[in-house]
Amino acid sequence: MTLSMGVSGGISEETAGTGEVIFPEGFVWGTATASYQIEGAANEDGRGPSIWDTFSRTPGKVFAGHTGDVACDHYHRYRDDVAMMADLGVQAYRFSMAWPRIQPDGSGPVNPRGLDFYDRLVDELHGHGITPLVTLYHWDLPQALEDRGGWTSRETAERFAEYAAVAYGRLGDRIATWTTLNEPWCSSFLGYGAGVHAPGRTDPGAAFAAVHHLLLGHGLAVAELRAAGAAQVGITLNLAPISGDDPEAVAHIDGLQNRIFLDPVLRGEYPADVVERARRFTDWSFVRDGDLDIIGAPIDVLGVNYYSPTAVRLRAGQPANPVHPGSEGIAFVQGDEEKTAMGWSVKPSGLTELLTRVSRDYPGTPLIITENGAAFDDVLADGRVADERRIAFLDGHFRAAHAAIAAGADLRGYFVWSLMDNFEWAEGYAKRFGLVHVDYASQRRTPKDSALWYREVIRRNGLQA
Ligand SMILES: CO[C@H](O)c1c[n+]2c([nH]1)[C@H](O)[C@@H](O)[C@H](O)[C@H]2CO
Repeated sequence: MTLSMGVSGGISEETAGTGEVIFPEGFVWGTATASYQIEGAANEDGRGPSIWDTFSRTPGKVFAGHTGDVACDHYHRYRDDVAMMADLGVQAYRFSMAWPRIQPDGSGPVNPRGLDFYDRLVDELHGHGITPLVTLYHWDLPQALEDRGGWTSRETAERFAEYAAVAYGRLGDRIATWTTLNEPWCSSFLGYGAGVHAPGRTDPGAAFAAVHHLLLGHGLAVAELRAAGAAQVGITLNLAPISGDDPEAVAHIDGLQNRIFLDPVLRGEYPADVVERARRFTDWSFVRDGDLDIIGAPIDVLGVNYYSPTAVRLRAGQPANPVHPGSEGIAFVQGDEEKTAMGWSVKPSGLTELLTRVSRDYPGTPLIITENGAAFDDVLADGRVADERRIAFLDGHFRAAHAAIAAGADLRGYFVWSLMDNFEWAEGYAKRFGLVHVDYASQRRTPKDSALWYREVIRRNGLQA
């Protein structure tokens, strides 16, 4: 498989930025959140501690020592939040379940009050005609499992499958689409390799073991969900188009960012070049016979999270990026595109390139954009947030998604990240991704101009000229 080097022509910002576009009938428009980022109620109704409760309490790890203890207080305010989504015309809602709410120690006894919350939430969504799409794991691993090795341990993969079965047992009758993991790349390389996410370990060998056990957990959970009768199963991967002049550098980073997950899940094999490059850090002995068959079991939908492209170039003496093991001599370069408050390049054409690449190289699996959005320095003034930059960001990316559909991508839906401002991991509450502004002192929600604009996009199923 050869990697396309940068935008494959034809889709330029200008092309993606003009004219009316209407999406296919039945295209699903949604919003997305995650449990630790919005729920709060961290010590309520039997919830156990997660690695993010531990990590956010570790001095220096999270901006200003922010934690998810209260967050958006969604655990108590979910009815109003669902009503707000309904008012915005949101058709589907992607949320994650907190494993520590359902199994406080990550195994064994189930906490019925934890399941009760998701019961109430899902019934509220259905009551408003909003389709739930659940993520079983969005990074809040029960601390008790991390104490026994976390994702570096095969046991965690096995416990994850049991947890999936418990969750499905209570909610399978009302949730049609189950995605196992959100972004195993972040959980493994940020959490165990670079240490900038929970659990904060800095061991590349551990990161590769985590990659495998996260994927094994996915595969084992898919088997449990299939056996229980799940209608749709999938996984969400954060992917990016990788561009650069040096094919080896591009292949290295594409391998660690994209193919180390796409190939096992959609082809049932690890990419040989990645396996070889990683031998500096691991002997891959954690891979057992049959694992790849489990991991590569067919799925019904691939969730794609896209925010920004990656560009690399060779640079003599460049130290390795700790997030990408073995990347010595490879510099990550920023283009001159507009940047978001996260410092990420705004490049809608990267979404078109990504979706067409995945469709070409991994055909046959329907795609959903499970996350796309941006943080900007929003200002609430006189009860309004005039977030024109977010509107422009979303307009451009919606058009880019439409261009991918026109190029043949089987894209079924789009979930804007995020429904509301929330706990942005190591950035705490300093970065605002929401369509809805949250005043954390009062917990007042204020739909931003982008939310009102999105309501019209959903109503039209597309964009005006
Ligand atoms: C490089 O962006 C990643 O794909 C990514 C970005 N994001 C994510 N993954 C996570 O899935 C969300 O929990 C974050 O809140 C969100 C915004 O940072």
